[in-house]
Formats: sequence, structure tokens, C-alpha cells
Amino acid sequence: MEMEGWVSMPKVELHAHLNGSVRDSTLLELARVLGEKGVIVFSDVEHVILKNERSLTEVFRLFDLIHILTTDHKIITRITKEVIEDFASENVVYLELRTTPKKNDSIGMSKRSYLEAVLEGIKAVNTVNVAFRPHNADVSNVKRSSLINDTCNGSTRKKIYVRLLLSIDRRETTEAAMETVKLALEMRDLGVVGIDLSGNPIVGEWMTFFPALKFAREQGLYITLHCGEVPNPKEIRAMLDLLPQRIGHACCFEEEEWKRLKSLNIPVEICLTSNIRTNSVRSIEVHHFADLYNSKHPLVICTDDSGVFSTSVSKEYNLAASAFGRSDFIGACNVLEGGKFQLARNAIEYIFADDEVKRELKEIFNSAELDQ
Ligand SMILES: CNc1ncnc2c1ncn2[C@@H]1O[C@H](COP(=O)(O)O)[C@@H](O)[C@H]1O
Ligand SMILES: [Zn+2]
Repeated sequence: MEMEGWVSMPKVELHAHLNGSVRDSTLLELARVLGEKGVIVFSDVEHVILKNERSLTEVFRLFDLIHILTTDHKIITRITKEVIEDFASENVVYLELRTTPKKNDSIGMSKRSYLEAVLEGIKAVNTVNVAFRPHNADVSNVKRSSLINDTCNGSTRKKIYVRLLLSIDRRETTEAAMETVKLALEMRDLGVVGIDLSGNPIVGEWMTFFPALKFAREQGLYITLHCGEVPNPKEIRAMLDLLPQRIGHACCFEEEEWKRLKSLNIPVEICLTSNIRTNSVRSIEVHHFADLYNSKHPLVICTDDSGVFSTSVSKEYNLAASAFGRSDFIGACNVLEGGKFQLARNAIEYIFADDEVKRELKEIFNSAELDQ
């Protein structure tokens, strides 16, 4: 299938970090402004932004730079709007966007005000209607259109559901992690559905985040964890014991961990380009996507950081189809099996939303398929 076919297909994106999904053009524009103010030296950061090959360590250095560029509330609102529009423009119909609420006393930013700026950005996508399904509320009176953002892209209006996951950064303390969970609980009615644990995988201890994650789970928030991005069997085991509703990556699993993951049937968010670029997986030929796909383990194709890795959801589907569709290596699989929409459609089952949203998404997929 041509690239255009993947772009026009409806898609679900469940693993996208806000600050990792910013357009290069926006980052360069922000860097230029800070350069003019003398905060940074533009020529020093330009090549860092545009560089393509990055180790895991370099990626986290880049995030530190991006965070300097996106410090301001207004900029957070702007990038949120742009990121949602970019996903909508390639026919992502349901997006779970994740971001780490940040505190920065010098500019009067609290985790709460950061999140409010993100919510502003979501609203800005649709000037008509942005409301979220109130958690556990009777939704019979909520108009269907109020659950969806309308984005205008050229002449076509594209609808996209947006939900938020709040990330805990592995550099954070137990108290900071708990503050994020409490914020998520408070903002449930505004579209926050769950908690993610992310950040540099070689930093921090599981026991630091565990109390906050356990509390989140007890309170009924959905949980997804960056799991096994680097080898750490003890942590992987502890993470799976928490029974998260999904995990991200699962790159450095050994036999025992695969067995446990498969017996628990926990869906895996697969980020092919990210894993290859950061060297978490040696090459696409040995990527665990093939084994998981062939053993019918629940999985969903995602971008991770579409800006940082210059990718898109459509490109990731295209990569999966072309790389694993080849018959010249063991574990080849046909991701077009069951029709070209099937893999993307399967992801609906793993979203952090109720059956009503799932049903509506299935309708969107069905009518798009009929239009083919
Ligand atoms: C490449 N693999 C990865 N592994 C782990 N964490 C990652 C990541 N990619 C991104 N993040 C996490 O997301 C933050 C940026 O978005 P937000 O500031 O939250 O919007 C990064 O600082 C990191 O904590
Ligand atoms: Zn990630």
C-alpha cells in the first residue's frame, strides 16, 4: 500500500509525548526568538534540533533543550494545538496525548497552570465545541458533537477525540508524582484519563513512583508504563505486577518477562522508529513487533515522539507493513491480514475510554472502509 493509503486510513494514536511531537519549524522559530533575547545561542541549538540520529542519552538532552524552548504557558497552549492538528491532519481519529505537568517557580508555573495551558490548547483546536465526557456521569444529555474536536485542515474538517495522560518523570520525587496523580483525579472531567511513567529509563527507582502509581490505580485511573526500554528485569517484573492497562516499548524483555506479559495479555504500545533510533532495538529485523503480532498479542502502533524522530502514525504503519511484510526473514508477518484497516482498528479495544467511544470509533472505521 502506498503512503497515501496509510494517511487516509483512520488511526488511533495512544503513545505520543506532547513535547516530543512539536514540529521542527516551531522549535526553530522558538529557538530564534530565545536567541534574539540572548537566552540561548541559536546556531548552537539549530543543529541539535535538526539532527536525526540520536542515542537514548542524546534524546533526553534534546528534551531538556525543548523544555527550555517551550517553557511559557502560551507556548504550551500553542504546541498542544499544533500537535493535535498535525495528528488530525493525517486522520488520527482518537488521540491519547501524554505530557509531564511541570513546575517552574521563576515564571509562576505550577503543575496545575501547566495543565490548564494544555487544556487551553485543546480548546483552541475547536472554536465550536470542546467538552469532555464527565467521568462516571450520565452522558445521555451530552451531545455527541461535544465529545469531539473539529479541526479544520484546508477544506476538510477532521474530527478527533482527544484524551490526556499525565506523565510522571523518572526524575521526580514520590511527592511530585503524587501531586500529578491528584491533579489527574481533579481534572478527570476535563479529559484526563490516566497516568504514564516515562523519562530517562536509567534514572530513578521503581519504589519512588510506586506509591503514586498504586494510588492512581486504586482511584480508577488508567495506567501505562514505559517498561523495559533498557534491561532491568527486576523493575519489569514489578511493573507487570502492578497490572497496568498498557505498557510502552517492552524492548529489553527476556524469556521469563515475555511469558508473564503474554499470560497477562497486557497490550503493548509499539514505537518502531523510536526504538531503532535510540538503539533500544538493534534493527527492525529483530524487533519484537513480529513475534507479538504473530502470537496475536494485543499491540498498537504509535509514534512516541513524532517531532524528535521525524515520523508520523502513517509512516509507522507504512514501516511496519514494508519491513515485516518481507518474506526474507524469520518472523515475517502480513500486517495487512484481515484487511488494511484491521491492525489500526484493533487498537480501539485498548484505548482508555468507555464502550460508547469505542462504538463510535468503530462506526468511523466502518464508514471509512465503505468509502474505500
Ligand atoms: C524515546 N523514549 C522515551 N522514553 C522515556 N520517556 C520519554 C521518551 N520520549 C519522551 N519521553 C518523555 O516525554 C517527555 C517529553 O514530553 P513532555 O514534556 O512530557 O510533554 C520527556 O522529557 C520524557 O520524560
Ligand atoms: Zn514514550
